[in-house]
Amino acid sequence: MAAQSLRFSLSLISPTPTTKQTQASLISPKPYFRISKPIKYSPIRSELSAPATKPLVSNGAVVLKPSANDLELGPVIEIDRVVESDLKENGFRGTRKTKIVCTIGPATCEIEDIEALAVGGMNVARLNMCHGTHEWHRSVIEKIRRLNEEKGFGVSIMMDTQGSEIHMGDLGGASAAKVEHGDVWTFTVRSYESELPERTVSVNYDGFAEDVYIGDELIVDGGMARFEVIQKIGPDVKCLCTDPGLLLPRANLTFWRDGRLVQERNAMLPTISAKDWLDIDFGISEGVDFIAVSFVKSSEVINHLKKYLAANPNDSGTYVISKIENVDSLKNLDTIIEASDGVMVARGDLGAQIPLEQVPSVQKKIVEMCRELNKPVIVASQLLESMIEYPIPTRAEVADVTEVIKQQADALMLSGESAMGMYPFKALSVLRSISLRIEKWWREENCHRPRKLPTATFTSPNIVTNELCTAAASMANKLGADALFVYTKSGYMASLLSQCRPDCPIFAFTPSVSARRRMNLQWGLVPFCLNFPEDDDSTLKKTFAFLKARGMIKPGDKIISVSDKLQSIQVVNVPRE
Ligand SMILES: Nc1ncnc2c1ncn2[C@@H]1O[C@H](COP(=O)(O)OP(=O)(O)O)[C@@H](O)[C@H]1O
Ligand SMILES: C=C(OP(=O)(O)O)C(=O)O
Ligand SMILES: [K+]
Ligand SMILES: [Mg+2]
Repeated sequence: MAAQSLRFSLSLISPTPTTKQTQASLISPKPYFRISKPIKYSPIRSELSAPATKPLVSNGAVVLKPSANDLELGPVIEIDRVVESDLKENGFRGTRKTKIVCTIGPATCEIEDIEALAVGGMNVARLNMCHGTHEWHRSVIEKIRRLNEEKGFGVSIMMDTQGSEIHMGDLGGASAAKVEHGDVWTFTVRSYESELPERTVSVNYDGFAEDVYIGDELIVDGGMARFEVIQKIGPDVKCLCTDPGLLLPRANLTFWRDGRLVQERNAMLPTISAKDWLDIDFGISEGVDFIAVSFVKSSEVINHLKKYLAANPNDSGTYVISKIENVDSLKNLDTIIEASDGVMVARGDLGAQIPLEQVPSVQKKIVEMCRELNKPVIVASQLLESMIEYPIPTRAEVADVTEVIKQQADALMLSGESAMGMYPFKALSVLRSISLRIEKWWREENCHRPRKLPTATFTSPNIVTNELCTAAASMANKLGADALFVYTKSGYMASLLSQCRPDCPIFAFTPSVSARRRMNLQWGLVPFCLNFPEDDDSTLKKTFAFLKARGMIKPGDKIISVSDKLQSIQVVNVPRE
């Protein structure tokens, strides 16, 4: 076992002022009002952000060809160009800690749209397999990879399965259908080759006509429209509209009896359907970084999928994210979270399965459990729903996003806002602005209070690593460090630092391209790809030299560096030389 020393290079600490830049201009109240599609990014043509030459490695991600200068410095570093410019402009404290996931859809699938999202701060692009063909998704993935390779972005990819929910068909090509109070519609399990008859929708679940009873309430998309079942004729179920609204293609359906969600044979549907397995194979072959599993009910399916991934020679450690959106999942939260690599609070469907007023407390509980168990957590759905149609959010939406950031969730997610809304880039900009402002407020508000640090118990040898990270994060806060550095192979040690939610950003250096991509979902991590040699001291020096040459750090900045290998904490001021 490696020596367990705490090596404090205290002689190097000097009271040099830290980087302090005002955030006022960055997070003025209305920066997003001015942003219109696509944001043109002023290119930083360093050899790092825009390689003129072919990349050295091109397995989906890239290690840029070193310049003569880099070769002298030793390591070759891959940095997200947007983070790099953020750091230069706003200083360490000004970098955003809360990550952003954007769903890509018809409104954002062109390369210039994806580029505008990347520039606007998208950390992870989500592909919802409920919609689109493999061909469509492959072309989006190719565009993201191309932008990452050619323009130096670091966007990761998340595939989200359809799952076995009950949903309507695609409305025979119509983009929506209006239903009026008193209308009678037919919900049928028949499949229509040609046009659908008037006021008819198909349902994807064969047992639908058997499962529903006369008098049941049928709720579309968690309440976008409501019907009462009035008649059953073989495969056709006649329903009377009781709440008018809009039917959207493939909208989700739930049915309720005596005020309770009905779980008949539909509860036996597999979490991962045959279609989902094919989509998962597609995701593995495309090398996606995360697979989000819809309608998870228990940990078994997650363990099964993780085994399936591990047995696949093409898998490079894809993270499995459990979506909590099913009423059964709430009974098994702890085992589901333990088994998963991350969690999504999928409030859309969750709100259709439990009373709406319970959603905020369930969200809070899941976010807290994930923090305790050190799993990244995404809060998703309807964050800025009104921005699908309008260029500014409602005050209530701003308050909701603020609450998520105060809960210190790892990531926020846009769904319809970025997939098919009118203002995807403005919506992203709103999330970014709120994150920056609330994170700053939170730091200032809490700087004198003792922080709650993780209490999860770890078994040896993790306990040493855990204690090191907790101590390093606490020191970083007390000493007002500018950044934490962590040299990590798998990303685990970086995740422990992130779990402590320190005031400063965590620069996580990893030799693994896939680990770097996965760190994109974790609070406060600034991932870098770096082939660090064995000797830790020289690695730190070389990292400093490299980052200084890029203008990302400057002499006097206080860095706290942690290394798993040496099991050490170093406090270092960036030297002049
Ligand atoms: N790949 C896609 N192709 C076409 N439309 C999409 C795609 N992804 C998302 N959308 C559209 O954006 C809407 C919001 O996305 P999302 O919330 O992910 O899906 P859903 O509404 O099915 O839960 C979808 O209802 C759909 O209209
Ligand atoms: C994120 C969710 O899942 P999907 O958009 O796939 O329905 C949700 O239900 O909130
Ligand atoms: K989905
Ligand atoms: Mg859902």
